[in-house]
Amino acid sequence: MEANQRIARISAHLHPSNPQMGSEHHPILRAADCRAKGGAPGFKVAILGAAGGIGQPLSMLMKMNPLVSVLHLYDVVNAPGVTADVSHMDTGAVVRGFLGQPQLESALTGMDLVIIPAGVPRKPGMTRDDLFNINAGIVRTLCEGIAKSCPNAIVNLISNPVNSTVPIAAEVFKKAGTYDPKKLLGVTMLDVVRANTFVAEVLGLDPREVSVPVVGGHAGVTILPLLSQVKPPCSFTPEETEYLTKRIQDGGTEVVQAKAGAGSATLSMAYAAVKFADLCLRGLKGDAGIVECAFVASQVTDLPFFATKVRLGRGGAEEVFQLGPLNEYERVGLEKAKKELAVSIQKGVSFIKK
Ligand SMILES: NC(=O)C1=CN([C@@H]2O[C@H](COP(=O)(O)OP(=O)(O)OC[C@H]3O[C@@H](n4cnc5c(N)ncnc54)[C@H](O)[C@@H]3O)[C@@H](O)[C@H]2O)C=CC1
Ligand SMILES: O=C([O-])CC(=O)C(=O)O
Repeated sequence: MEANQRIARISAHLHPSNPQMGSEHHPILRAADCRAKGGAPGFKVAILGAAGGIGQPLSMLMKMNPLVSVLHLYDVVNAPGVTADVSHMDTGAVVRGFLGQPQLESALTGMDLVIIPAGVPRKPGMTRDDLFNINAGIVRTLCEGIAKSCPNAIVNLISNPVNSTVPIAAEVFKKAGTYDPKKLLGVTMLDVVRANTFVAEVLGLDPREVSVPVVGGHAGVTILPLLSQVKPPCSFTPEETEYLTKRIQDGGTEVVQAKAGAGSATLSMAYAAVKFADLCLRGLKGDAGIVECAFVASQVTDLPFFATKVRLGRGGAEEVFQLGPLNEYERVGLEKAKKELAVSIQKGVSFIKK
């Protein structure tokens, strides 16, 4: 094609007439498509809820990930703007935008990894469980789309309450006959990121040198940092243990209160989500020894889901590790976590089974 024809073709796409149209019709989304020469080896990743507080920085950071060759950005609002914006970054991934339910199938078809930060966030005074009524339905709809269009994809579920949305997703996939427990992972990486940061502060270390396993779930007392298993090996006074455990458990609330009605953690969450997604992609690529905590189907306790360290491989969470030795403080914490988790898991299961 002649250069002037190429320019004419591209500029013809750059005059949006109806920002609510999907990528087949929306000029900006088509413009992003036509930039998409792609061909680079890598994985196809979809972000559902890409225009949100987490979704936008997450989209930007995934566009920077060299393991991603195709990036699909889906939302029920503002997908065209975010897509146009992110698609101008001179990194390898091809970016395509998808707007609204009629576009969900195209957004998901062929994806290797689907990351879901769709749904409402907390305001001060709310618990994560207070989000259940709205987010449960959103997660159900999106997971029905995954079951239909990319049943083999790995799913990273961020939408709260994670302790219930992961069981919801599992039930949707079971109903559709596509459930692979290894491929459904609730993202608890932000708890690990916070734990590494807060523990490093107390120890006077660089957080990048610190590794704290955080087990259980992702809400209040279900978030259980195992401070007895911190690397590098160290010890804490009872006061330090109490301070660190509470701060890690209440990390989300700390941000919700500081944002004072403007939402919950978005930037640190996008960072954590990308860190976790990158580990999933490295596992998919066949890298050995990729281990991180996630909320998965589990036989580590008597609960059907539980967060512990898992080994990530081509099949997703290929191995779920045991808790390891706990001290008395952690054993007490574990019982509290299990009690609350049991209720949240059952609530999720009943939402689909009812
Ligand atoms: N797992 C974790 O560690 C964390 C989870 N979260 C959770 O992540 C979720 C998103 O948080 P934010 O990005 O701050 O919220 P937000 O309100 O800024 O963004 C949510 C996005 O989801 C979109 N959305 C709503 N319904 C949708 C649907 N049916 N399909 C596709 N997209 C849809 C909205 O249009 C919006 O763009 C919340 O539930 C929040 O509680 C937040 C921080 C940490
Ligand atoms: O606290 C919230 O609502 C958001 C969240 O899950 C977190 O920041 O850990």
